[in-house]
Amino acid sequence: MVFACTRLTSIVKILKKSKEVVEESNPQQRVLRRLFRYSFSDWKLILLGSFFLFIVSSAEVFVPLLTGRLLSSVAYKDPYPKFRTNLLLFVGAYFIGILFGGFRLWVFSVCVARLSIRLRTKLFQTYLQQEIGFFDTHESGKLLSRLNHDTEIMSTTVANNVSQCIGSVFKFIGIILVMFKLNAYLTLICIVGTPVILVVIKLSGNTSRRVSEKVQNLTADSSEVSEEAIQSIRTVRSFANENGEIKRYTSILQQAYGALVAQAGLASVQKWFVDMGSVGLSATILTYGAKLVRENRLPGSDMLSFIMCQLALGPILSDISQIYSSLKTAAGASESVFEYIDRSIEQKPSGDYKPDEFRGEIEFQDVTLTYPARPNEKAISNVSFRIEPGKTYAFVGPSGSGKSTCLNLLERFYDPNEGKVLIDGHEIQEYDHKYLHQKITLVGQEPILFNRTIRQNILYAMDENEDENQEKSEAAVVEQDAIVESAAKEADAHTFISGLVDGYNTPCGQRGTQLSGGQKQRVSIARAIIRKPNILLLDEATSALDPISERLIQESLVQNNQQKRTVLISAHRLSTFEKCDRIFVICKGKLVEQGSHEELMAIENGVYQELVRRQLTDLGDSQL
Ligand SMILES: Nc1ncnc2c1ncn2[C@@H]1O[C@H](COP(=O)(O)OP(=O)(O)OP(=O)(O)O)[C@@H](O)[C@H]1O
Repeated sequence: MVFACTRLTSIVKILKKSKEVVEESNPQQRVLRRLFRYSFSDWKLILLGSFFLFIVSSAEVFVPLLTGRLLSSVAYKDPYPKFRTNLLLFVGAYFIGILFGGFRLWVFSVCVARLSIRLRTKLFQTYLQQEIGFFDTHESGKLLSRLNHDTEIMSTTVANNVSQCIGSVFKFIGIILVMFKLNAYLTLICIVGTPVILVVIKLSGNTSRRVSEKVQNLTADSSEVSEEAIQSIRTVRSFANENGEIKRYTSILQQAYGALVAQAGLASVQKWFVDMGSVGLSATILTYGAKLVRENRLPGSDMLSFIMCQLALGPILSDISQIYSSLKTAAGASESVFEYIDRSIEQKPSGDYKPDEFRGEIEFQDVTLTYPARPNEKAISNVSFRIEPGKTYAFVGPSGSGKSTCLNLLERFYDPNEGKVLIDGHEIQEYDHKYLHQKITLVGQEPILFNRTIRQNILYAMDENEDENQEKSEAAVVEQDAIVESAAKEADAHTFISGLVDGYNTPCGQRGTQLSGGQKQRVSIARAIIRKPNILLLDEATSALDPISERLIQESLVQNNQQKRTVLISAHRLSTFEKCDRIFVICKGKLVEQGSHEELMAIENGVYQELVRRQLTDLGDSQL
C-alpha cells in the first residue's frame, strides 16, 4: 500500500514537472488554450451540454452497481419485489443515459457549427484585409485549405473533445467513487496502473502531432495543385497535359497516404498499449478480487460490480487517449490558422481623409517600387510625373517596363518603397479606403467577372448593392436597370448584351469564362464607369476589342469625356494613345520621355519615335 502510494506520488510529480516544461517550451499548448477560448464564447451551450453529460455519466456509473444488486437480489427467498425494483432502476438508468445522450449530442453539434462559423469568418476576414503582396507570395490553394479544411478540424475536434473530455472526467470520477465504495484495495491497484497508461498516451501523442502536421501540409499542397489545374483547364487541355497534372496530384496524395498510414499505425500501437495495459490491470484485479471473495472479505455481487466498473474504465482511458491525439491534430491545424489570423498587415492602414471636393490631380514624386515577391528587383525606380485633372494620359513602353505598376500604385495595391504618390496634394495613404476606391476605378488587363449575371456584375460597383438580399422597390429596380443600361451603352456593351437570349440576366460563368475576351472587357468597363469615378485607370482595357468597338469606347470615355474624369491609359496600340493629352514613356522601370504625340515624335532617336516606327512597320515592340 505504502509502495503504491509512493509510486503514485512520484508519477504525479513527474507528470506535473513534464507539463510545466512542455508548457514553457511548447507553443502548441498556447495554441490549444487559445482555441479553447474561442469555443468557450459558447459557454452557455457548453454548460448546458455539460449538464446533460453529467446526467448521462451518472446514469452510466450506476449501471455496474445495479447489475451487481440485480444479481444479489436473485438470492433472496422472495426475490421478485427486490429484483423488480432493481430491474426498474437498471432500465431507468439506461433510459436516462440514452435520452440525455441525444440532447448532449445535439447541443455539442450546435457548438461545432458555431465554432466553425466563427473561425471561418475570422480567417476569411483576415485574408480579405491582407495587402495584395500577401496574395503574390501565398498560394491560394493553401489559403483555401486552411479556410475549409483546417478550420473544420479545429471546430470538430475541439467541440467534440470538450464534450468527450467532460463526459470522461465525470465518468472517471463517478466510477472511481463507486469502486472505492465497493473495495478500496482493488481501487488503489487500479489507480496505480492508470498513470502508466497515461504516460504511453502522452509519448505517442507527440509523434502523432508531427505526423498530423505533415498530413495537413500535404493536404494543402494537393488542394493547391487541384485548384490550379481546374482553374487553368483550358491551358492544361491545349497542352494535352491532363496526365501530367494527374501525376502531380497523385504524387502528393501518395505522400499524404504514407503519412496517413504512419498516423494510423501510431494510433493502433497506442491503442494496443492502452488496451493491453487495461487487460493486465484486469488480470491483477481478478486474481486479487477472487482471493477476497474466497476469504469472504468481499461479496460476489460486489466483485461483479467492481469488474464491470473496471471494464468501463478501459474505454474511458481509451477515449482520453483519443482526445489527446486528436487535440494534437487540432493543435497542428490551429497553428497555421492562427498564424494567418495574427499576421500583421504589411501595409500602412488607410487614413480617414474624405474631402468634399476631389479634383483628381496626381503626382508621383521619385517613386520606387519593389514587389514583395521579387524583393531584389525594382519594378519602377525614381519615377516622377504630374497629372492634371480632367485630362487623358497614356503610359507607353515595352512589355514589362512598369506601366501597370504605376496604375497599381494608384489603386494602392502596393505602397511605394521610396517616394510619394500624391492625389490633390495628399499622400494616397491618407485617404479613406472606401472613398479612394469610389473616386478611382481600374479596369485591369485581365478583367475578372464574378460567377453572377451580367447585371449583377455591373452592379457590383454600386455601394448599395453590398447587401444583395435587401428587398428593393419596383421603382428602385427600374431606376437601377436604367443606370446599368446607360453604363453598358457607354462601354459599348449594350448591343451585345441585348443580343443574348437572357440579356442582362445572362450568367457570366466562373471568372467570366462564358463571355468572350472582348465582351468581358466591355462588361468590366461598364462596371467601372457606373461608379462615376473621377480617375479612371484603363490597363490594356480595350486590347481584346475590334478596332471599331475600341474607337467607340475611346470616343465615349476619352473624347466625349463629359464628366471631366482624369483618364490614365496603359496601352500598346498607337490608335489608343496617340490622341491622349500627354504620353509618358516608361522603359525598364524609368520614365524616359514625356509629352504629346507630336512632341515625342520630334525627339530624334527617342524611345517613343522608335516604338511608333516599329508599330507602323509592324515589327512590334518586343525588342525595345
Ligand atoms: N505581382 C508582381 N510580383 C512580382 N513582380 C511583378 C509583379 N507584377 C509585375 N511584376 C514585374 O514588374 C515589372 C513591371 O511589370 P508591369 O506589369 O508594370 O509591366 P507593364 O509595362 O505593364 O507590362 P505589359 O505591357 O506587358 O503589361 C515586370 O518585370 C514584371 O515581371
